[in-house]
Amino acid sequence: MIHVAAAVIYNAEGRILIARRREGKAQAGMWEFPGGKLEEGENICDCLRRELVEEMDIEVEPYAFFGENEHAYGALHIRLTAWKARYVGGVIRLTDHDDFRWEEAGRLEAYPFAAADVPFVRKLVLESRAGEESSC
Ligand SMILES: Nc1nc2c([nH]c(=O)n2[C@H]2C[C@H](O)[C@@H](COP(=O)(O)OP(=O)(O)OP(=O)(O)O)O2)c(=O)[nH]1
Repeated sequence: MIHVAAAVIYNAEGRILIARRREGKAQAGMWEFPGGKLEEGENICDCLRRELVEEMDIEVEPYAFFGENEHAYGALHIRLTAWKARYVGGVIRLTDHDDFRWEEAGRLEAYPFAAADVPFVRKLVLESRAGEESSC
């Protein structure tokens, strides 16, 4: 079992950062929430701050636990822990991905996400609908 952290990062407009895994990576071509494997002794928030600098050259600040999901890709079992995070700054420079979008939560289901992320996508879509209903 490997433990992977993923960040649901919001920008000032309330859009979420999603990225497509590039050729040569596990789950190539699938969309995900950026993040990566926890290192020995590292907590989720430190892992996410580190991964976002390494993978995209941006600064983020995790602020709330969002969910946890276990999934098996064949023999590879992962525990994916998602936190919501705030985009702090920096210009995105891709290394592990070949595309990215700042997308509205309600539109996330239009993208093919890595299987382990699907429950998070569903939850974000439901959250966005609840937000619309309570705002009228
Ligand atoms: N980062 C990330 N990985 C995910 C998500 N969903 C999902 O199934 N994964 C899988 C893909 C990989 O099998 C694993 C994370 O690997 P990774 O390649 O992003 O992690 P890393 O940068 O630390 O690893 P490495 O490439 O340096 O070996 O988790 C997600 O939303 N974000």
